[in-house]
Amino acid sequence: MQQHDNLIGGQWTKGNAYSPNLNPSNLGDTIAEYTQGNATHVEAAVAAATAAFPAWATGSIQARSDALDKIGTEILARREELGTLLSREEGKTKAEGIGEATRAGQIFKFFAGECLRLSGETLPSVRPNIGVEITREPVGVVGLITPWNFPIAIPAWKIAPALAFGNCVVLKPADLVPGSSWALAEIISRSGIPAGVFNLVMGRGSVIGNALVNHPGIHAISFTGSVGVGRNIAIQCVTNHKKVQLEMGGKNPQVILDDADLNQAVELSVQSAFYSTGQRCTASSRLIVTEGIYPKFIAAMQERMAKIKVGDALAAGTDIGPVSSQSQLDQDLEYIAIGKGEGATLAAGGERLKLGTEGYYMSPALFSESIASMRINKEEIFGPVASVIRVKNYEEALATANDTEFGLSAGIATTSLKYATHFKRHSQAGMVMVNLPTAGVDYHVPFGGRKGSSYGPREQGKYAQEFFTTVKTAYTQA
Ligand SMILES: NC(=O)C1=CN([C@@H]2O[C@H](COP(=O)(O)OP(=O)(O)OC[C@H]3O[C@@H](n4cnc5c(N)ncnc54)[C@H](O)[C@@H]3O)[C@@H](O)[C@H]2O)C=CC1
Ligand SMILES: O=Cc1ccc(S(=O)(=O)O)cc1
Repeated sequence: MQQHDNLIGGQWTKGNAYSPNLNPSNLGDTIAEYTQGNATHVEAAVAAATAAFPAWATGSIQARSDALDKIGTEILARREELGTLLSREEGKTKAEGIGEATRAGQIFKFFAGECLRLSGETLPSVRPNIGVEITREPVGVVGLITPWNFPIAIPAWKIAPALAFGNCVVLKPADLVPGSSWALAEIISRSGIPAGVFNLVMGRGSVIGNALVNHPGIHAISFTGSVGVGRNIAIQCVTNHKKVQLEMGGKNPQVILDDADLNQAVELSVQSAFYSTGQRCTASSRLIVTEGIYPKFIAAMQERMAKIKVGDALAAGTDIGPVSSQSQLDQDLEYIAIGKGEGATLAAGGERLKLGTEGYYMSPALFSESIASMRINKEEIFGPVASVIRVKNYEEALATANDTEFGLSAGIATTSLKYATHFKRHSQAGMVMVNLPTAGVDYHVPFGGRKGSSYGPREQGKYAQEFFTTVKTAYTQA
């Protein structure tokens, strides 16, 4: 069995023990073993990053750009292999895995360009003969804590801007899916980036993540994951004067109006709710449907869902792979029981499936006759489970869509320009989709939400510089 180590100061470094990385489609398949670091590794990684920072922060932006471009080129050239690895460790289909690896390569190439575009401002002073320059400088050593559902894209979209703007990095990936991050670290280690600029420390969140968040040498934390962990990280960061950026949960609404194209509405609802096994923060789990189209919509969804093939993530023809872990599967099935107990009708799926290999399979589930106040419509499930809420009209649909503690993405299916325009303006979400699934975002524009979904500056696109740089205002007397 292959064993993979942490990358600290340019050296591959063993932890205390190794942990197997299991394929959720086939628990008999161990991908490799990955080291479990401890607080000493965090200490060493922060020390290496701190030592590397002055030269990296003030060094050639051409060298930074070239290195990021080289990383992006290699990821794109190996997208099939990297996508297969991530599909094997996370459980999304091979096509989704390759798509995600492609996104990671594109992100590095985008930020290779952004290195060269960091600009400031020059303003006249209100006092005579004085000039004012506003520049952006790197924040310092940043800790990046990533979840299991996008094993390469989320690390990429935090690492690439961090490095592009002159920061040094300690990455702590999700312990469930260390393989893709390790492969990315290996590519970065050969990119020409100096030792210590990028460090990888794998291991448990409560050990590695907690040590990073509380380390005085870390200047900023960018986190994606659950609401509970994110909120605690924010409290610790604020207490210790660290910058913090959080991407957390969603309970994203998909509104379907009477005038929608039914086939399109069904297709985008299936995509939003069930693809990637519903394990996307942008997935839609609340389908809010006006009463005129409601019966046709339920019938068409049942017909469409009967054609969805659940299976081994790597097998040809699979539409939806397994749930990523036993604990996530338990959570999903518990919400099926909760929904039934609350009086919603299970209109399709929601069953544990036994297939040819031992994996965490379940059929995608649709609840009908659900009420907005039910727990299944309030709490993030993070699995292939969606519920339909019947509403009278657009006004009630909008109010229901916004009636959530979250605000990541929201969608509307309609042929009415009036309602589409109104929804774009009045949805309380960070990302709004018209006649598109709530999931499925570009890599070069801002990503993030409102209310309980996100905290701090946006990720992605040119907006990423807001978090990964700090502003300096300089006054010069002529
Ligand atoms: N919004 C999103 O993209 C995601 C949301 N989730 C939600 O979170 C639930 C639980 O999934 P988990 O993987 O357990 O999420 P999590 O929030 O526990 O883990 C996310 C990352 O934080 C790290 N972490 C855990 N405890 C930490 C601590 N005390 N200090 C610092 N870092 C820590 C983890 O090791 C991982 O790298 C899911 O069921 C889902 O509802 C999970 C993954 C992604
Ligand atoms: O966080 C990374 C991420 C989140 C969502 C998506 S998409 O909505 O499935 O495009 C992609 C990457």
